[in-house]
Amino acid sequence: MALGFIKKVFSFGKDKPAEESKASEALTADDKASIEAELEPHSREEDLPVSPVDPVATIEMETAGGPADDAAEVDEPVLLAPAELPGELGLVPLSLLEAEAESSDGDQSPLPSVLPDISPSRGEIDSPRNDHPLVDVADAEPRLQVGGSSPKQDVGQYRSPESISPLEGEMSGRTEGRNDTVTPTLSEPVLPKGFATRKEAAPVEAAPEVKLSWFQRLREGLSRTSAQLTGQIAALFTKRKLDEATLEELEDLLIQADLGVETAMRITDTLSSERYGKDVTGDDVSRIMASEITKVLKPVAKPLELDLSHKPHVILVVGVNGTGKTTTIGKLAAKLSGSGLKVMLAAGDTFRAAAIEQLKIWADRTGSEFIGTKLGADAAGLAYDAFEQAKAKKCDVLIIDTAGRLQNKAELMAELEKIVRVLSKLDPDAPHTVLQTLDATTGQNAMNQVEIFRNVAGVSGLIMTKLDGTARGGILVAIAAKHKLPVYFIGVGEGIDDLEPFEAEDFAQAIAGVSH
Ligand SMILES: Nc1nc2c(ncn2[C@@H]2O[C@H](COP(=O)(O)OP(=O)(O)OP(=O)(O)O)[C@@H](O)[C@H]2O)c(=O)[nH]1
Repeated sequence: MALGFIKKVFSFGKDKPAEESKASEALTADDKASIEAELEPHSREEDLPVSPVDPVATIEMETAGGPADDAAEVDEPVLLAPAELPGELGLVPLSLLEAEAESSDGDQSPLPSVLPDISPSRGEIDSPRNDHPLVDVADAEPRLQVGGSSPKQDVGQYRSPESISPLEGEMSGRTEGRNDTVTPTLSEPVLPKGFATRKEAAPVEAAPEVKLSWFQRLREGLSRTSAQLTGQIAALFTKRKLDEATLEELEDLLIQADLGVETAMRITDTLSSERYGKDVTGDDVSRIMASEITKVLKPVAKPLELDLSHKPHVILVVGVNGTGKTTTIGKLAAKLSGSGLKVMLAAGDTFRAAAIEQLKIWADRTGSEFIGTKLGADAAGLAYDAFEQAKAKKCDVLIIDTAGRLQNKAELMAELEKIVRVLSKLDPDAPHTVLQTLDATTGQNAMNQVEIFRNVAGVSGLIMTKLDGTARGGILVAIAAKHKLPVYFIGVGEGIDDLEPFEAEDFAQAIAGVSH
Protein backbone atom coordinates (compact mmCIF):
# COMPACT_ATOMS: atom_id res chain seq x y z
CA MET A 1 0.00 0.00 0.00
CA ALA A 2 2.75 2.43 1.05
CA LEU A 3 4.97 1.61 -1.85
CA GLY A 4 2.08 2.20 -4.20
CA PHE A 5 1.42 5.56 -2.80
CA ILE A 6 5.06 6.58 -3.09
CA LYS A 7 5.10 5.56 -6.67
CA LYS A 8 1.84 7.33 -7.27
CA VAL A 9 3.22 10.44 -5.73
CA PHE A 10 6.39 10.28 -7.70
CA SER A 11 4.58 9.74 -10.96
CA PHE A 12 2.52 12.87 -10.29
CA GLY A 13 4.98 15.21 -8.76
CA LYS A 14 8.00 14.91 -10.99
CA ASP A 15 8.62 16.28 -14.43
CA LYS A 16 8.80 13.23 -16.56
CA PRO A 17 11.82 12.81 -18.78
CA ALA A 18 10.97 13.78 -22.32
CA GLU A 19 11.14 10.26 -23.77
CA GLU A 20 9.02 8.85 -21.01
CA SER A 21 6.39 11.51 -21.51
CA LYS A 22 6.32 10.78 -25.14
CA ALA A 23 6.01 7.10 -24.57
CA SER A 24 3.16 7.69 -22.20
CA GLU A 25 1.39 9.95 -24.64
CA ALA A 26 1.87 7.37 -27.34
CA LEU A 27 -0.22 4.81 -25.47
CA THR A 28 -3.56 4.23 -26.99
CA ALA A 29 -6.72 3.44 -25.05
CA ASP A 30 -6.35 -0.21 -25.99
CA ASP A 31 -2.81 -0.27 -24.76
CA LYS A 32 -3.93 1.06 -21.45
CA ALA A 33 -6.72 -1.51 -21.17
CA SER A 34 -4.36 -4.37 -21.91
CA ILE A 35 -1.87 -3.13 -19.34
CA GLU A 36 -4.65 -2.92 -16.78
CA ALA A 37 -5.80 -6.45 -17.56
CA GLU A 38 -2.26 -7.71 -17.28
CA LEU A 39 -1.71 -6.03 -13.96
CA GLU A 40 -4.97 -7.03 -12.30
CA PRO A 41 -4.44 -10.68 -11.32
CA HIS A 42 -0.82 -10.39 -10.25
CA SER A 43 0.64 -9.75 -6.88
CA ARG A 44 3.44 -7.28 -6.52
CA GLU A 45 5.89 -9.97 -5.44
CA GLU A 46 5.44 -11.73 -8.74
CA ASP A 47 5.75 -8.80 -11.04
CA LEU A 48 7.49 -5.89 -9.55
CA PRO A 49 11.16 -5.55 -10.25
CA VAL A 50 11.97 -5.30 -6.57
CA SER A 51 15.67 -5.41 -6.00
CA PRO A 52 16.94 -7.93 -3.42
CA VAL A 53 17.97 -5.08 -1.17
CA ASP A 54 14.90 -3.02 -1.74
CA PRO A 55 14.72 -0.90 1.42
CA VAL A 56 11.00 -0.68 1.23
CA ALA A 57 10.55 -4.39 1.16
CA THR A 58 12.96 -4.76 4.06
CA ILE A 59 11.32 -2.24 6.29
CA GLU A 60 7.89 -3.45 5.38
CA MET A 61 8.86 -6.84 6.72
CA GLU A 62 10.22 -5.43 9.91
CA THR A 63 7.57 -2.97 10.69
CA ALA A 64 4.31 -4.63 9.87
CA GLY A 65 4.76 -7.73 11.93
CA GLY A 66 5.78 -10.23 9.27
CA PRO A 67 5.88 -10.84 5.61
CA ALA A 68 2.65 -12.81 5.21
CA ASP A 69 0.20 -10.19 6.42
CA ASP A 70 2.18 -7.44 4.98
CA ALA A 71 2.31 -8.77 1.49
CA ALA A 72 -1.45 -8.86 1.42
CA GLU A 73 -1.64 -5.29 2.46
CA VAL A 74 1.03 -4.13 0.09
CA ASP A 75 -0.81 -5.63 -2.88
CA GLU A 76 -3.76 -3.29 -3.14
CA PRO A 77 -2.30 0.17 -3.66
CA VAL A 78 0.49 -1.04 -5.89
CA LEU A 79 -2.05 -1.43 -8.67
CA LEU A 80 -1.72 2.03 -10.14
CA ALA A 81 -4.01 3.51 -12.73
CA PRO A 82 -2.45 2.87 -16.14
CA ALA A 83 -2.81 6.49 -17.16
CA GLU A 84 -0.48 7.46 -14.40
CA LEU A 85 2.17 4.89 -15.18
CA PRO A 86 5.37 6.11 -16.77
CA GLY A 87 7.40 3.84 -18.96
CA GLU A 88 6.36 0.49 -20.11
CA LEU A 89 4.34 -0.48 -17.08
CA GLY A 90 4.82 2.68 -15.11
CA LEU A 91 6.78 0.67 -12.54
CA VAL A 92 10.08 2.08 -11.47
CA PRO A 93 12.09 0.59 -8.62
CA LEU A 94 11.83 2.83 -5.62
CA SER A 95 15.59 3.05 -5.32
CA LEU A 96 15.71 4.63 -8.77
CA LEU A 97 12.94 7.01 -7.91
CA GLU A 98 14.76 8.05 -4.81
CA ALA A 99 18.01 8.50 -6.65
CA GLU A 100 16.19 10.58 -9.19
CA ALA A 101 14.53 12.66 -6.56
CA GLU A 102 17.86 13.24 -4.86
CA SER A 103 19.72 14.20 -8.03
CA SER A 104 16.99 16.59 -9.10
CA ASP A 105 17.20 18.60 -5.92
CA GLY A 106 20.90 19.12 -6.32
CA ASP A 107 22.77 19.98 -3.18
CA GLN A 108 22.22 18.34 0.17
CA SER A 109 22.18 21.28 2.43
CA PRO A 110 23.28 20.63 5.98
CA LEU A 111 20.79 23.21 7.22
CA PRO A 112 18.95 22.43 10.41
CA SER A 113 15.91 20.28 9.99
CA VAL A 114 12.84 21.90 8.59
CA LEU A 115 10.91 18.71 8.49
CA PRO A 116 9.06 17.33 11.43
CA ASP A 117 10.62 14.35 13.09
CA ILE A 118 8.57 11.59 11.72
CA SER A 119 10.74 8.75 12.82
CA PRO A 120 8.25 6.12 13.77
CA SER A 121 8.39 4.93 17.28
CA ARG A 122 8.25 1.21 17.78
CA GLY A 123 4.76 1.57 19.16
CA GLU A 124 3.56 3.36 16.07
CA ILE A 125 5.04 0.80 13.77
CA ASP A 126 3.62 -2.13 15.61
CA SER A 127 0.23 -0.64 16.07
CA PRO A 128 -2.73 -1.64 13.97
CA ARG A 129 -3.05 0.41 10.81
CA ASN A 130 -5.53 3.10 10.33
CA ASP A 131 -7.55 3.08 7.12
CA HIS A 132 -6.96 6.72 6.56
CA PRO A 133 -4.74 7.20 3.52
CA LEU A 134 -2.51 9.54 5.48
CA VAL A 135 -1.32 6.61 7.48
CA ASP A 136 0.05 5.04 4.34
CA VAL A 137 1.85 8.19 3.38
CA ALA A 138 3.34 8.38 6.78
CA ASP A 139 4.49 4.83 6.56
CA ALA A 140 6.02 5.62 3.22
CA GLU A 141 7.77 8.72 4.40
CA PRO A 142 10.49 7.18 6.52
CA ARG A 143 11.18 4.66 3.81
CA LEU A 144 11.64 7.42 1.28
CA GLN A 145 14.11 9.22 3.42
CA VAL A 146 15.70 6.23 4.99
CA GLY A 147 16.77 4.49 1.86
CA GLY A 148 17.20 1.26 3.74
CA SER A 149 19.01 2.56 6.77
CA SER A 150 17.71 3.49 10.18
CA PRO A 151 15.15 6.31 10.16
CA LYS A 152 16.91 8.09 12.99
CA GLN A 153 20.16 8.38 11.04
CA ASP A 154 18.48 9.75 7.97
CA VAL A 155 16.55 12.39 9.77
CA GLY A 156 19.85 14.21 10.09
CA GLN A 157 20.07 14.50 6.29
CA TYR A 158 17.19 16.90 5.83
CA ARG A 159 17.43 19.29 2.96
CA SER A 160 16.88 22.98 2.74
CA PRO A 161 13.31 24.10 2.08
CA GLU A 162 14.22 25.23 -1.46
CA SER A 163 15.64 21.85 -2.32
CA ILE A 164 12.48 20.01 -1.42
CA SER A 165 10.27 19.25 -4.36
CA PRO A 166 6.58 20.18 -4.14
CA LEU A 167 5.84 16.50 -4.04
CA GLU A 168 7.99 15.81 -1.03
CA GLY A 169 6.74 18.94 0.66
CA GLU A 170 3.25 17.60 0.25
CA MET A 171 4.26 14.31 1.78
CA SER A 172 5.85 15.98 4.74
CA GLY A 173 2.79 18.08 5.30
CA ARG A 174 0.59 15.06 5.23
CA THR A 175 2.87 13.30 7.59
CA GLU A 176 2.46 16.07 10.08
CA GLY A 177 -1.26 15.77 9.72
CA ARG A 178 -1.02 12.05 10.18
CA ASN A 179 0.97 12.39 13.35
CA ASP A 180 -1.60 14.73 14.81
CA THR A 181 -4.45 12.49 13.82
CA VAL A 182 -3.18 9.07 14.65
CA THR A 183 -0.92 9.35 17.66
CA PRO A 184 -3.62 9.22 20.36
CA THR A 185 -5.05 6.01 18.90
CA LEU A 186 -1.68 4.38 18.48
CA SER A 187 -0.49 5.15 21.98
CA GLU A 188 -3.05 2.74 23.37
CA PRO A 189 -2.70 -0.49 21.47
CA VAL A 190 -5.50 -2.99 21.59
CA LEU A 191 -4.01 -6.09 23.12
CA PRO A 192 -5.12 -9.58 22.15
CA LYS A 193 -7.38 -11.51 24.45
CA GLY A 194 -5.53 -12.87 27.42
CA PHE A 195 -3.26 -9.81 27.70
CA ALA A 196 -3.66 -6.72 29.79
CA THR A 197 -1.82 -3.46 29.99
CA ARG A 198 0.23 -3.30 33.14
CA LYS A 199 -0.85 -0.26 35.06
CA GLU A 200 1.37 1.43 37.56
CA ALA A 201 0.29 0.42 41.01
CA ALA A 202 -1.52 3.15 42.83
CA PRO A 203 0.70 4.52 45.57
CA VAL A 204 -0.12 2.80 48.80
CA GLU A 205 -0.74 5.26 51.51
CA ALA A 206 1.82 4.71 54.21
CA ALA A 207 0.31 3.84 57.51
CA PRO A 208 0.99 6.56 60.02
CA GLU A 209 4.08 5.66 61.98
CA VAL A 210 3.18 4.60 65.47
CA LYS A 211 5.84 5.89 67.81
CA LEU A 212 6.45 3.47 70.61
CA SER A 213 6.97 4.79 74.08
CA TRP A 214 10.49 4.51 75.36
CA PHE A 215 9.42 1.66 77.65
CA GLN A 216 7.88 -0.22 74.74
CA ARG A 217 11.14 0.20 72.87
CA LEU A 218 13.06 -0.98 75.89
CA ARG A 219 10.80 -4.00 76.21
CA GLU A 220 11.12 -4.74 72.55
CA GLY A 221 14.88 -4.35 72.74
CA LEU A 222 15.07 -6.74 75.64
CA SER A 223 12.44 -9.08 74.28
CA ARG A 224 15.00 -11.50 72.93
CA THR A 225 16.55 -11.89 76.36
CA SER A 226 13.21 -12.04 78.14
CA ALA A 227 11.49 -14.34 75.64
CA GLN A 228 14.35 -16.76 75.73
CA LEU A 229 14.48 -16.69 79.51
CA THR A 230 10.77 -16.99 80.16
CA GLY A 231 10.40 -19.70 77.54
CA GLN A 232 13.14 -21.77 79.08
CA ILE A 233 11.85 -21.17 82.60
CA ALA A 234 8.32 -22.15 81.64
CA ALA A 235 9.64 -25.34 80.09
CA LEU A 236 11.71 -26.07 83.18
CA PHE A 237 8.87 -25.72 85.63
CA THR A 238 6.13 -27.54 83.76
CA LYS A 239 4.59 -29.92 86.28
CA ARG A 240 7.64 -29.98 88.46
CA LYS A 241 8.07 -29.29 92.11
CA LEU A 242 10.89 -26.99 93.06
CA ASP A 243 13.90 -29.12 94.04
CA GLU A 244 17.69 -28.85 93.97
CA ALA A 245 17.93 -29.98 90.35
CA THR A 246 15.45 -27.40 89.03
CA LEU A 247 17.12 -24.68 91.08
CA GLU A 248 20.48 -25.55 89.58
CA GLU A 249 19.07 -25.58 86.09
CA LEU A 250 17.44 -22.23 86.70
CA GLU A 251 20.71 -20.76 87.92
CA ASP A 252 22.40 -21.85 84.71
CA LEU A 253 19.70 -20.24 82.61
CA LEU A 254 20.07 -16.93 84.48
CA ILE A 255 23.84 -16.93 84.09
CA GLN A 256 23.50 -17.64 80.37
CA ALA A 257 21.30 -14.54 80.15
CA ASP A 258 24.33 -12.47 81.33
CA LEU A 259 22.75 -11.63 84.70
CA GLY A 260 25.88 -12.74 86.51
CA VAL A 261 26.43 -15.41 89.15
CA GLU A 262 25.64 -13.10 92.03
CA THR A 263 22.23 -12.07 90.76
CA ALA A 264 21.44 -15.59 89.58
CA MET A 265 22.03 -16.91 93.07
CA ARG A 266 19.96 -14.15 94.60
CA ILE A 267 17.03 -15.19 92.48
CA THR A 268 17.34 -18.92 93.13
CA ASP A 269 17.80 -18.33 96.89
CA THR A 270 14.64 -16.25 97.10
CA LEU A 271 12.69 -18.75 95.01
CA SER A 272 13.90 -21.60 97.15
CA SER A 273 12.97 -19.90 100.42
CA GLU A 274 9.47 -19.09 99.14
CA ARG A 275 8.53 -22.19 97.17
CA TYR A 276 10.84 -25.12 97.92
CA GLY A 277 9.00 -28.43 97.57
CA LYS A 278 5.95 -26.78 96.06
CA ASP A 279 4.62 -26.46 92.55
CA VAL A 280 6.15 -23.51 90.72
CA THR A 281 5.01 -21.82 87.52
CA GLY A 282 7.03 -19.79 85.07
CA ASP A 283 5.11 -16.70 86.19
CA ASP A 284 6.21 -17.26 89.79
CA VAL A 285 9.83 -17.34 88.70
CA SER A 286 9.48 -14.25 86.49
CA ARG A 287 7.91 -12.26 89.30
CA ILE A 288 10.66 -13.15 91.74
CA MET A 289 13.28 -12.51 89.08
CA ALA A 290 11.92 -8.98 88.39
CA SER A 291 11.83 -8.21 92.08
CA GLU A 292 15.41 -9.36 92.73
CA ILE A 293 16.83 -7.61 89.69
CA THR A 294 15.12 -4.41 90.80
CA LYS A 295 16.86 -4.71 94.14
CA VAL A 296 20.23 -4.98 92.42
CA LEU A 297 19.61 -2.05 90.09
CA LYS A 298 17.87 0.38 92.41
CA PRO A 299 21.04 1.57 94.12
CA VAL A 300 22.70 2.40 90.79
CA ALA A 301 19.75 4.11 89.17
CA LYS A 302 20.81 7.63 89.98
CA PRO A 303 20.45 11.00 88.34
CA LEU A 304 23.50 12.62 86.85
CA GLU A 305 24.44 15.27 89.38
CA LEU A 306 25.83 18.52 88.05
CA ASP A 307 27.80 20.92 90.18
CA LEU A 308 27.03 24.12 88.35
CA SER A 309 29.23 26.14 90.69
CA HIS A 310 32.13 24.92 88.57
CA LYS A 311 31.14 26.74 85.43
CA PRO A 312 31.74 24.64 83.51
CA HIS A 313 30.87 21.29 84.97
CA VAL A 314 33.11 19.08 82.82
CA ILE A 315 31.78 15.76 81.58
CA LEU A 316 34.31 13.51 79.90
CA VAL A 317 32.69 10.82 77.79
CA VAL A 318 34.63 7.61 77.23
CA GLY A 319 33.91 4.19 75.78
CA VAL A 320 34.82 1.84 73.00
CA ASN A 321 34.24 3.28 69.52
CA GLY A 322 30.78 2.67 68.22
CA THR A 323 29.18 2.36 71.64
CA GLY A 324 27.32 5.62 71.11
CA LYS A 325 29.49 8.31 72.74
CA THR A 326 28.91 11.05 70.19
CA THR A 327 25.20 10.35 69.86
CA THR A 328 24.75 10.28 73.61
CA ILE A 329 26.61 13.59 73.93
CA GLY A 330 24.18 15.07 71.43
CA LYS A 331 21.20 13.77 73.38
CA LEU A 332 22.59 15.07 76.67
CA ALA A 333 23.29 18.47 75.14
CA ALA A 334 19.71 18.61 73.89
CA LYS A 335 18.37 17.97 77.36
CA LEU A 336 20.70 20.46 79.03
CA SER A 337 20.40 23.31 76.55
CA GLY A 338 16.67 22.62 76.43
CA SER A 339 16.49 23.47 80.08
CA GLY A 340 18.33 26.75 79.55
CA LEU A 341 21.91 25.73 80.34
CA LYS A 342 24.79 26.91 78.21
CA VAL A 343 26.59 23.91 76.80
CA MET A 344 29.86 23.48 74.92
CA LEU A 345 30.77 20.33 73.00
CA ALA A 346 34.45 19.51 72.41
CA ALA A 347 35.47 17.09 69.67
CA GLY A 348 38.20 15.20 71.51
CA ASP A 349 37.94 12.20 69.18
CA THR A 350 40.63 13.55 66.91
CA PHE A 351 41.19 10.10 65.50
CA ARG A 352 38.15 10.02 63.23
CA ALA A 353 37.16 12.91 60.95
CA ALA A 354 33.54 11.81 60.85
CA ALA A 355 33.33 11.93 64.66
CA ILE A 356 34.37 15.61 64.60
CA GLU A 357 31.80 16.37 61.92
CA GLN A 358 29.14 14.41 63.74
CA LEU A 359 29.68 16.31 66.97
CA LYS A 360 29.58 19.62 65.13
CA ILE A 361 26.21 18.64 63.72
CA TRP A 362 24.95 17.80 67.20
CA ALA A 363 26.23 21.15 68.48
CA ASP A 364 24.36 22.97 65.73
CA ARG A 365 21.23 20.94 66.36
CA THR A 366 21.23 21.59 70.06
CA GLY A 367 22.36 25.21 69.98
CA SER A 368 25.56 24.34 71.82
CA GLU A 369 28.99 25.92 71.49
CA PHE A 370 31.46 23.78 69.59
CA ILE A 371 35.20 23.43 69.67
CA GLY A 372 37.16 21.09 67.45
CA THR A 373 40.61 20.69 66.03
CA LYS A 374 42.19 19.04 63.05
CA LEU A 375 42.33 15.32 62.57
CA GLY A 376 45.17 13.66 64.50
CA ALA A 377 45.76 16.65 66.77
CA ASP A 378 46.52 16.17 70.45
CA ALA A 379 43.23 15.43 72.22
CA ALA A 380 44.56 16.64 75.60
CA GLY A 381 45.52 19.97 74.04
CA LEU A 382 41.98 20.32 72.70
CA ALA A 383 40.50 19.47 76.11
CA TYR A 384 42.62 22.20 77.66
CA ASP A 385 41.54 24.81 75.09
CA ALA A 386 37.94 23.70 75.45
CA PHE A 387 37.97 24.14 79.19
CA GLU A 388 39.45 27.63 78.88
CA GLN A 389 37.01 28.68 76.21
CA ALA A 390 34.05 27.23 78.08
CA LYS A 391 35.13 29.20 81.14
CA ALA A 392 35.56 32.36 79.11
CA LYS A 393 32.15 31.92 77.54
CA LYS A 394 30.60 31.13 80.90
CA CYS A 395 29.31 27.77 79.80
CA ASP A 396 27.47 25.74 82.42
CA VAL A 397 28.50 22.40 81.05
CA LEU A 398 31.41 21.27 78.89
CA ILE A 399 31.07 17.81 77.36
CA ILE A 400 34.22 16.31 75.86
CA ASP A 401 34.07 13.47 73.32
CA THR A 402 37.01 11.05 73.14
CA ALA A 403 38.32 8.33 70.86
CA GLY A 404 37.66 4.77 71.90
CA ARG A 405 40.30 2.70 70.20
CA LEU A 406 40.70 -0.38 72.28
CA GLN A 407 42.80 -1.86 69.49
CA ASN A 408 45.72 0.11 70.84
CA LYS A 409 45.10 -0.01 74.53
CA ALA A 410 48.40 1.49 75.61
CA GLU A 411 47.97 4.54 73.37
CA LEU A 412 44.37 4.98 74.44
CA MET A 413 45.29 4.80 78.09
CA ALA A 414 48.05 7.35 77.64
CA GLU A 415 45.69 9.70 75.78
CA LEU A 416 42.88 9.47 78.33
CA GLU A 417 45.24 9.82 81.28
CA LYS A 418 46.73 12.92 79.67
CA ILE A 419 43.30 14.48 79.12
CA VAL A 420 42.38 13.93 82.77
CA ARG A 421 45.73 15.31 83.92
CA VAL A 422 45.46 18.42 81.77
CA LEU A 423 41.90 19.16 82.89
CA SER A 424 42.79 18.78 86.53
CA LYS A 425 45.46 21.46 86.08
CA LEU A 426 42.69 23.95 85.36
CA ASP A 427 40.38 22.59 88.07
CA PRO A 428 41.57 19.93 90.51
CA ASP A 429 38.10 18.33 90.49
CA ALA A 430 37.85 18.15 86.71
CA PRO A 431 36.62 16.18 84.97
CA HIS A 432 33.67 16.29 87.32
CA THR A 433 31.92 13.38 85.68
CA VAL A 434 33.45 10.60 83.61
CA LEU A 435 30.69 8.90 81.71
CA GLN A 436 31.15 5.60 79.96
CA THR A 437 28.82 4.43 77.22
CA LEU A 438 28.08 0.72 76.91
CA ASP A 439 26.48 -0.88 73.88
CA ALA A 440 23.65 -3.12 75.08
CA THR A 441 24.09 -5.47 72.15
CA THR A 442 27.58 -6.54 73.19
CA GLY A 443 26.81 -8.80 76.17
CA GLN A 444 29.68 -10.05 78.33
CA ASN A 445 32.27 -7.85 76.64
CA ALA A 446 30.71 -4.80 78.29
CA MET A 447 31.95 -6.06 81.65
CA ASN A 448 35.57 -6.03 80.42
CA GLN A 449 35.13 -2.58 78.95
CA VAL A 450 33.99 -1.15 82.27
CA GLU A 451 37.00 -2.65 83.97
CA ILE A 452 39.43 -1.13 81.46
CA PHE A 453 37.94 2.37 81.32
CA ARG A 454 37.38 2.51 85.05
CA ASN A 455 41.08 1.96 85.56
CA VAL A 456 42.21 4.31 82.81
CA ALA A 457 39.84 7.23 83.14
CA GLY A 458 38.19 6.79 86.53
CA VAL A 459 34.68 6.21 85.16
CA SER A 460 32.09 7.59 87.55
CA GLY A 461 28.88 6.57 85.83
CA LEU A 462 27.39 4.61 82.96
CA ILE A 463 24.94 5.04 80.13
CA MET A 464 23.76 1.95 78.33
CA THR A 465 22.90 2.61 74.68
CA LYS A 466 21.01 0.69 71.97
CA LEU A 467 18.56 -0.90 74.34
CA ASP A 468 16.01 -0.55 71.57
CA GLY A 469 17.93 -2.96 69.35
CA THR A 470 18.40 -6.63 69.92
CA ALA A 471 19.79 -5.89 73.31
CA ARG A 472 21.28 -8.26 75.82
CA GLY A 473 20.60 -6.06 78.81
CA GLY A 474 21.34 -8.75 81.38
CA ILE A 475 24.95 -7.65 81.51
CA LEU A 476 23.96 -4.32 83.03
CA VAL A 477 22.65 -6.21 86.06
CA ALA A 478 25.96 -8.05 86.41
CA ILE A 479 27.92 -4.78 86.03
CA ALA A 480 25.73 -3.04 88.58
CA ALA A 481 26.18 -5.90 91.02
CA LYS A 482 29.94 -5.94 90.58
CA HIS A 483 30.95 -2.29 90.07
CA LYS A 484 28.06 -0.51 91.70
CA LEU A 485 28.59 2.38 89.31
CA PRO A 486 25.65 4.72 88.81
CA VAL A 487 23.65 4.15 85.64
CA TYR A 488 22.28 7.54 84.62
CA PHE A 489 20.53 7.03 81.34
CA ILE A 490 19.66 4.45 78.74
CA GLY A 491 19.61 5.00 74.99
CA VAL A 492 16.50 3.69 73.29
CA GLY A 493 17.02 5.01 69.75
CA GLU A 494 19.13 7.22 67.53
CA GLY A 495 16.89 10.26 67.85
CA ILE A 496 17.61 13.35 69.87
CA ASP A 497 14.98 12.46 72.47
CA ASP A 498 15.85 8.80 72.75
CA LEU A 499 17.67 9.03 76.03
CA GLU A 500 15.77 8.11 79.18
CA PRO A 501 16.71 8.27 82.84
CA PHE A 502 17.51 4.80 84.02
CA GLU A 503 14.66 3.25 86.03
CA ALA A 504 15.56 0.06 87.89
CA GLU A 505 12.05 -1.40 88.05
CA ASP A 506 11.21 -0.78 84.39
CA PHE A 507 14.44 -2.35 83.30
CA ALA A 508 14.01 -5.36 85.62
CA GLN A 509 10.46 -5.98 84.45
CA ALA A 510 11.47 -5.73 80.82
CA ILE A 511 14.16 -8.35 81.29
CA ALA A 512 11.93 -10.67 83.32
CA GLY A 513 9.09 -10.30 80.79
CA VAL A 514 6.70 -9.08 83.47
CA SER A 515 4.02 -6.59 82.45
CA HIS A 516 4.46 -3.01 83.47
N1 LIG B 1 19.48 2.12 67.99
C1 LIG B 1 20.32 2.93 68.64
N2 LIG B 1 21.43 3.37 68.01
C2 LIG B 1 22.27 4.18 68.68
C3 LIG B 1 22.03 4.56 70.00
N3 LIG B 1 23.07 5.36 70.39
C4 LIG B 1 23.91 5.45 69.35
N4 LIG B 1 23.45 4.75 68.31
C5 LIG B 1 24.05 4.56 67.00
O1 LIG B 1 25.27 3.87 67.15
C6 LIG B 1 26.18 4.28 66.15
C7 LIG B 1 27.50 4.69 66.81
O2 LIG B 1 27.23 5.82 67.59
P1 LIG B 1 28.33 6.93 67.85
O3 LIG B 1 27.69 7.96 68.68
O4 LIG B 1 28.97 7.37 66.59
O5 LIG B 1 29.37 6.08 68.66
P2 LIG B 1 30.80 6.55 69.16
O6 LIG B 1 31.06 5.81 70.38
O7 LIG B 1 30.89 8.02 69.23
O8 LIG B 1 31.70 6.01 67.99
P3 LIG B 1 33.16 6.55 67.57
O9 LIG B 1 32.98 7.97 67.17
O10 LIG B 1 33.53 5.65 66.43
O11 LIG B 1 34.04 6.39 68.73
C8 LIG B 1 25.52 5.41 65.42
O12 LIG B 1 24.95 4.89 64.25
C9 LIG B 1 24.42 5.86 66.35
O13 LIG B 1 23.33 6.42 65.67
C10 LIG B 1 20.82 4.06 70.64
O14 LIG B 1 20.52 4.31 71.80
N5 LIG B 1 20.02 3.27 69.90
